[in-house]
Amino acid sequence: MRPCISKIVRWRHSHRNFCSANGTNISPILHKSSQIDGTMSKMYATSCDTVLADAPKANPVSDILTDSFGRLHTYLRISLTERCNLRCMYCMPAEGVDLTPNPQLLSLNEIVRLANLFVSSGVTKIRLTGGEPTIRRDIEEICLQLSNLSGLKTLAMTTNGIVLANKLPRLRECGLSLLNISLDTLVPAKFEFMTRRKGHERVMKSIDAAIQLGYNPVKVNCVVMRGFNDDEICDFVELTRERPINVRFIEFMPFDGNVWNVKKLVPYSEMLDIVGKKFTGLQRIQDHPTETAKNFRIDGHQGTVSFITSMTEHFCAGCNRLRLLADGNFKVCLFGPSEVSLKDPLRSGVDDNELKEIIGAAVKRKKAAHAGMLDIAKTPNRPMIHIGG
Ligand SMILES: Nc1nc2c(ncn2[C@@H]2O[C@H](COP(=O)(O)OP(=O)(O)OP(=O)(O)O)[C@@H](O)[C@H]2O)c(=O)[nH]1
Ligand SMILES: C[S@@+](CC[C@H](N)C(=O)[O-])C[C@H]1O[C@@H](n2cnc3c(N)ncnc32)[C@H](O)[C@@H]1O
Ligand code: SF4
Ligand code: SF4
Repeated sequence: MRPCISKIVRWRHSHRNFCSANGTNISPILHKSSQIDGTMSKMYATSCDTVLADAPKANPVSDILTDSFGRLHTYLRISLTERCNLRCMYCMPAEGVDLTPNPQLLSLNEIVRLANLFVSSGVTKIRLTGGEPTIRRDIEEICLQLSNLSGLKTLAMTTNGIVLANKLPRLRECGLSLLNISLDTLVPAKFEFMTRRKGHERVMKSIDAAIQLGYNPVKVNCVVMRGFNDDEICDFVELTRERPINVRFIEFMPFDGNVWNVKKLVPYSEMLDIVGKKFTGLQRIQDHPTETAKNFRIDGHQGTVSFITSMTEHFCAGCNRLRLLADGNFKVCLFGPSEVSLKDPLRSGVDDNELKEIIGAAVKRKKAAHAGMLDIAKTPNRPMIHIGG
């Protein structure tokens, strides 16, 4: 029998993600702290006083999640759907994408079974992505069941924020502990041009709702494209002055159908220069080796600013990420074209050990780094909307 939802939520409130004193979500702090010093059972200073972290221990990282370069893969990104309520030019090809028929997509139970297999093998962080994860009808149940997997410390989501604000209180109750919201422009007309849909105000509302609910930091993902939004970099940085947000400028990456061109890429060095010239007291923060972002604080700002430099300064040496796609394919590198189905063997009735063998073999084939942006641009991959970032 499935456990009663309200019981699980009560347990989570008192034991894992929330400061019982005032309901503040502390799990981002716990997660960051645990990544940095590797311990959970110690005192952490938080905005709601000092809290004893008693989150369950992570499972040891098994050999199947260790690649031939010794990288431990403790972070699984799960794409929940290939559908989206936006049509961002850098992600969704103008002609749309072929959608996998529904029966061929992973069901809730299949997602949970596979996720459990990864978590029991050492994964401690799951990020839900898509397409747009919030449009999946069973999103709350997915969050609830995943957040209760024994050994999982962080359940995160990357979303476009269009329908997030109303759903967020419930998603938080269901264990969603970290939130990244994508927003590429502060100008509504440009938003409509870039996403081929309306909705700027709704995204802003979702960012505010996330701050109000205590997500800290709320990460705001901004893909920078020359001639489109590179003139807004300082306006985005300005948002961090009074808000506990982490604005992350992302280098534009090539995927099938997104008409990538090196001239549209604004390199990290150029973006850093723009920020450094306008804002005094820009200081690099020590990043964890598995971080995708190069992080900075600015004197007097509540929030922080980061750069995701996949193209000009990749961070593959510290890679700890694996990907499960909505159609059940397993992908060991964002830019690696090879994929292996986990859904087919799962549906043919294999046991967990056989699935682990397939996963382990794919992880062992993972390359040391991506091939470089010009080669990536020429190599067939999927459209980004199928992969989920
Ligand atoms: N090259 C590369 N880019 C990545 C990887 N993971 C995420 N990104 C890119 O980073 C950008 C932000 O992605 P998010 O979905 O917010 O995830 P994240 O950066 O891993 O977020 P955190 O878990 O908060 O570190 C997107 O453009 C992703 O495609 C990765 O493993 N390799
Ligand atoms: C594919 S989206 C899926 C999740 C959700 N729909 C969203 O937009 O946040 C995940 C992240 O990938 C980023 N992204 C998509 N296409 C990209 C590209 N070509 N280069 C860099 N980042 C990209 C998006 O901005 C978003 O932050
Ligand atoms: S970036 Fe996200 S919101 Fe935009 S089209 Fe891709 S999946 Fe949809
Ligand atoms: S490009 Fe591949 S190897 Fe490099 S960080 Fe991303 S997923 Fe990892």
